[in-house]
Amino acid sequence: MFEQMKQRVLEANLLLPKYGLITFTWGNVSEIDRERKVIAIKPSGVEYGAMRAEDIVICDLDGNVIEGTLNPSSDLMTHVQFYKNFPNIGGVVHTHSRWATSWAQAGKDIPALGTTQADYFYGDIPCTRKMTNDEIQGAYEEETGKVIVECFHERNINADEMPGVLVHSHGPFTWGKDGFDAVHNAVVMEECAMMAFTATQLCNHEIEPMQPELLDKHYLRKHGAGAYYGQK
Ligand SMILES: O=C(CO)[C@@H](O)[C@H](O)COP(=O)(O)O
Repeated sequence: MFEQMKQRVLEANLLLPKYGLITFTWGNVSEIDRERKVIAIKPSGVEYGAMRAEDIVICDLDGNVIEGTLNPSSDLMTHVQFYKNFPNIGGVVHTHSRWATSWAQAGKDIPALGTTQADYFYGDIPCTRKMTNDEIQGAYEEETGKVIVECFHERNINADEMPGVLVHSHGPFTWGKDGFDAVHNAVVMEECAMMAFTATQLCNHEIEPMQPELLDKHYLRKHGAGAYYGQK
């Protein structure tokens, strides 16, 4: 019943090691089928080299397992929060990719310093606040998703124009039209994280923000940015 969806999500997950975004099992990709009201997500703790389509776990929109013999990713409830609050997204990625995670550990937004970032993220990539001890001790993954949604609401950031976030002291999450688009945004974020760090170092931390005209969303549409990188 969900074979094609499981195959897609397997292939999207296998792009994480392909693009060097993960070490061991430190990451996960999911997709949602809003018509069938199900989420397909990577199984928890499974090595990517051993992962098979039948290992992909199917859950309902509240995170209850519908089909699968393995446990869903430990980040499932964070993915669920994204799908519930960002109605236009079709796929979510979480990694511990080293450059983006370094900015998350520093608690800093990744500044928009060039068109590489502006082509996909309409500005600085936000880092959330630190989570409270109660949030950490509670339903951590669900609370993580709520902190991200709170960050976007409080900072008036449109998730359709900013397909990524850093969770303070944790790491990056990205999203997109589907799992493949979300993986593409995860790769772009990691590249931008490295370039922003390097550019800032080159300028002895006195770097100027990029020209706002280059951040104008119409620029994105003129230069092919936001192109669809998923599978048709
Ligand atoms: O962030 C974390 C753990 O801190 C998780 O994302 C793991 O890195 C991957 O967990 P699974 O998806 O294998 O459950």
